[in-house]
Amino acid sequence: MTETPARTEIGDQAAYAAAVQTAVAAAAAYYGEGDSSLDDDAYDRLVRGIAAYEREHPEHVLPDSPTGKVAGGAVIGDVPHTVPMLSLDNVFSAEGLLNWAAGLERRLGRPVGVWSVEPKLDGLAISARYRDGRLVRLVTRGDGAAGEDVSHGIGMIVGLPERLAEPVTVELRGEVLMTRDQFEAANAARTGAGHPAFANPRSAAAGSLRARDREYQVEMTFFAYGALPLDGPDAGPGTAPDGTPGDLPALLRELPHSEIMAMIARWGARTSAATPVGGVTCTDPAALQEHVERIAGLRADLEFGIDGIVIKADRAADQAEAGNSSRAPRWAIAYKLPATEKITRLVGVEWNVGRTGIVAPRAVLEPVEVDGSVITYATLHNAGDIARRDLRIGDHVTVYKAGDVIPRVEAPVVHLRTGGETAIPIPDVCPRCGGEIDDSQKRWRCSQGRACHAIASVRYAVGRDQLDIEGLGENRIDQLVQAGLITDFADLFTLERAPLLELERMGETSTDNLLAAIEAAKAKPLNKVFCALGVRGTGRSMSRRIARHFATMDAIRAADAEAFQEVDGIGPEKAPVLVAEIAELAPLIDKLVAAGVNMTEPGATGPAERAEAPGEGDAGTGSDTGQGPLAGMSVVVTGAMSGPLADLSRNEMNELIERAGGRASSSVSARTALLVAGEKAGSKRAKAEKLGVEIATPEEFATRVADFL
Ligand SMILES: NC(=O)c1ccc[n+]([C@@H]2O[C@H](COP(=O)([O-])OP(=O)(O)OC[C@H]3O[C@@H](n4cnc5c(N)ncnc54)[C@H](O)[C@@H]3O)[C@@H](O)[C@H]2O)c1
Ligand SMILES: [Zn+2]
Repeated sequence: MTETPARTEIGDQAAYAAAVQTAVAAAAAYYGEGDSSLDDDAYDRLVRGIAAYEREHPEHVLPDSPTGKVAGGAVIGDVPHTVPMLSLDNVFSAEGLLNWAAGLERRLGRPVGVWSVEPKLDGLAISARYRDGRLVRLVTRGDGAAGEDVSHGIGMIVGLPERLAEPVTVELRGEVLMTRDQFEAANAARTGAGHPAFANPRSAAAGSLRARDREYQVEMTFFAYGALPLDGPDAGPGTAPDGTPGDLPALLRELPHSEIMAMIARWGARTSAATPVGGVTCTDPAALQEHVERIAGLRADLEFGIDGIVIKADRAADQAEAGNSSRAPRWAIAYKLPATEKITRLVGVEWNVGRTGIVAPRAVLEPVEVDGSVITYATLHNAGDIARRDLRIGDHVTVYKAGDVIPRVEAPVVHLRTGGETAIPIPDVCPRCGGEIDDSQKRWRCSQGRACHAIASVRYAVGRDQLDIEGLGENRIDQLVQAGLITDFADLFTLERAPLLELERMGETSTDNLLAAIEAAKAKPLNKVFCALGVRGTGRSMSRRIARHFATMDAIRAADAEAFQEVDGIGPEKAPVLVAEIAELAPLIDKLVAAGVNMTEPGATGPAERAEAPGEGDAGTGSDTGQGPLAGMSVVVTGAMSGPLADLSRNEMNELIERAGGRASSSVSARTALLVAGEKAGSKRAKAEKLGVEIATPEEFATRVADFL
């Protein structure tokens, strides 16, 4: 998060005029049917570009410009608001937040007594008008001065009761949104009725709220974030609710925001208090950031979207004195969080088979950065899901990711279709073993079940780069597995002649040739045997490196994650995965050992021998490359160093890398083994992520090269 977020560069007046037109059209779609062609990041970049151009060329400002207007000036309404429904100004960092708080206190000439912190719900603003406790009218925000009547939505919105617990006359303001479940249900109903899917929960809420006649039912959710006297700011007494002391309009003018929120909840309307991120108050602006981070940390687990955190001066007097600009209140600010949703293209679909035979599709995307990481793959649940959402190759799709959740494709952006999109190929046989697919359930399975894995893993093990056993073609392997003669490739080494001869198409000669080829494979070097195990992430060359480093299978099995990291190209993320997988393969390896398969690498000395004979190339000095924790690794450094490395210049970092046995390089490529990425790492980090290069923080890296610091 930076204080000056990216913006679209606008070079001249013509480009400016075009940008204004694009933004107005996008905002009209966004606040209207919800079907904008831009994702929020792209829209915000464009508007920031427009604003920057206008600062340079005030004489070119067009009246249509979205800057400084509620809803970008793109919507109008015919139901006037008694008090304008405004937008919020933004900050993007801890520093920005503190500056804003300090600015507000300067304006007031005193500290803000109490701050409230609450989630910024990602839906659309609504005014809900209650008279004597009955919900009588729903109005959208519109241009802030007047909105559109959407009272037909009454009854479809959870959290917005048709009758409150008290007979109050009041206007509730809040956000209407769809939870993840409501979104899925709405899309199922909508596509079921033959309409294109909504692209995301926000547009689904916007589109559903405005649609009058709909042949299917949808449900939405309301969260209140404020209350006003219904009959305007100067409404007198006479609307006092039973059970609430005094006169309600006066109370709403005098009570702090946090108490008004508690009162709304008591009346029975939903507030964020019903969620894990309910509003809190604090008195010290320095504590605000902690609350911001707490809410941001819970974001991925919420069942609804938030796009930021709203910080407000809690006290009515502070709010009244600070007042509003034409677009936003001065007593509140939105701390924006990075977008969790982007629009990108679906370039392909891969079908993978899990260990138990589940056949599942995976979307291949045009790489896109979402919430701080570059995404190229996303889950697509199953074939039925693809059909239901009518996804096509070449579609623009909305992709969602937050925190550690697995990225997923939400929906196609149907109005961006060009006609060149093509159907997603659906496999008719198992993509791993070629067996039949059992499609009787939602989740497809290979009819071979776990044998699918056996067939595929034996095929891999006897391949040319592994055990290279001639005479074991795919059909032969299938036959052996089907006949129950083998369940894994270790069983090959104990095959007997008689049962083989009973198999179809197995004569004496081919049987003897096969047995001889299998016998010969027992003498393969460790690197081939290890490669045959099919441990994830260990292809030919990695298997060679592991075998050379450890020299024996025993040493490999005894190695912990730390020991694995001494192997060129194995980092702190991969090492524990390797250890776990090798442990899981213990029964298979035991079988291989028992069958007499070679378990040593010719010519290699293991770590134990090296430790006993430290004479040649003592790692402690690390003077010659090829020794030390970074042996043979090409390492790139980017961003600001921190922790124990904070004071090192780039040059000193490079020297450190070389002392530890590595090669320092300035650009990330497929050959890069490690990227040390500090704060403010930019394009190098993105590139490394795209290439799957291992990334370490300065602190992690310092631990790794501690002996050389
Ligand atoms: N994709 C597009 O084409 C497109 C077009 C226009 C706008 N947008 C998006 O909409 C944003 C601007 O929209 P905006 O002007 O509605 O402002 P906003 O959504 O950034 O902030 C103001 C709104 O926040 C809402 N809100 C949520 N929680 C709140 C809380 N706790 N307290 C007070 N208000 C709360 C209210 O509805 C309020 O009107 C842009 O940043 C952009 O990302 C996207
Ligand atoms: Zn299969």
